[in-house]
Amino acid sequence: MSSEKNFRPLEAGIRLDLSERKNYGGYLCLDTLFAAQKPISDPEHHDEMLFIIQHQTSELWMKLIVHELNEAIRCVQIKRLGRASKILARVKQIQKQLFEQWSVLETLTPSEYMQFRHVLGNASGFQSVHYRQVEFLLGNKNHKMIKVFPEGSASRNTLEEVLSSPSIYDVFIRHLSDQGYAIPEALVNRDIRQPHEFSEPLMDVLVEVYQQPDQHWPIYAFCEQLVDVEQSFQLWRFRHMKTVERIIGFKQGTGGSSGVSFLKKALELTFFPELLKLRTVL
Ligand code: HEM
Ligand SMILES: N[C@@H](CC(=O)c1ccccc1NC=O)C(=O)O
Repeated sequence: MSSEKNFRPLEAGIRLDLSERKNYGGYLCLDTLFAAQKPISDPEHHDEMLFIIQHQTSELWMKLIVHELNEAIRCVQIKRLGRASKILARVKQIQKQLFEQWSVLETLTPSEYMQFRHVLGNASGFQSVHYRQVEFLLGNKNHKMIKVFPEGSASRNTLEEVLSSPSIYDVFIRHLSDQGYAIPEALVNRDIRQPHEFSEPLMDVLVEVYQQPDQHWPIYAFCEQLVDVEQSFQLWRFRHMKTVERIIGFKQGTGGSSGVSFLKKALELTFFPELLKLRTVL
């Protein structure tokens, strides 16, 4: 018996004659993917590979979040709130991966990191296009953050475009207005290149929704998905800050900021202030 030999024989049907694009590595472009881990420390520091792969996997997950959020925004625009909620449930699971992933980088000690930090120059997370896109799509429109991307570059153009497009909250507020909820005109037609600011009338509308969930179910369910996404985002920011603290303490960042103190300030930002504040009023 093969199982006694601890050996699994191939079955006759298993394909061995595969063309380039239709095999595993070809379809997934693994040659390109695996050619992209290029440590630059010399002699190569063992832990630089961890640093690179941690960032690359985060970038891939963030790329997917951007993809999903764009679709969620489109769904709200075409009044498919149920599908948008389902997409946000997926975003939340991706965020969970991003959060859990910090545990891998947390095995990097300060002594190890300091042996290759100098090779990073002025590179920093400030220059992550995907991260900034996610922030903008969720409504944290800080136009100053795009200045780190050279004018005319593809990244800068992408971010300019996202900055000038409605966030998920903007399209949701418009949807509420279209459905007859009492949303002030000024809020519906606000300058969407600016961050959303707390609106008392919007909160009043949302309080109504939360007081009678059954009367407003799709909206209520969507709101709770937004709160989940916001909370997951904050958890990511917090764990990034704590990981940075344990690795570089209160050193300045390679991007030129004060480091941990600067990262801490982001914890005070909120995407959907009315959704958080209404809990106190209920
Ligand atoms: C040793 C690990 C890390 C350290 C010491 C670190 C440190 C920092 C610091 C100090 C900043 C502020 C900008 C600066 O002055 O440099 C920053 C920003 C940032 N980092 Fe990291 N980081 C680390 C890992 C990561 C990882 C794995 C990611 C995942 C992609 C990441 C994403 C970001 C992002 C997106 C920002 C901008 C945050 C914002 O605008 O609020 N960082 N990081
Ligand atoms: N800002 C980090 C460096 C850093 O983490 C980093 C460097 C290059 C590419 C991505 C990075 N990640 C996030 O900031 C530091 O100050 O050590």
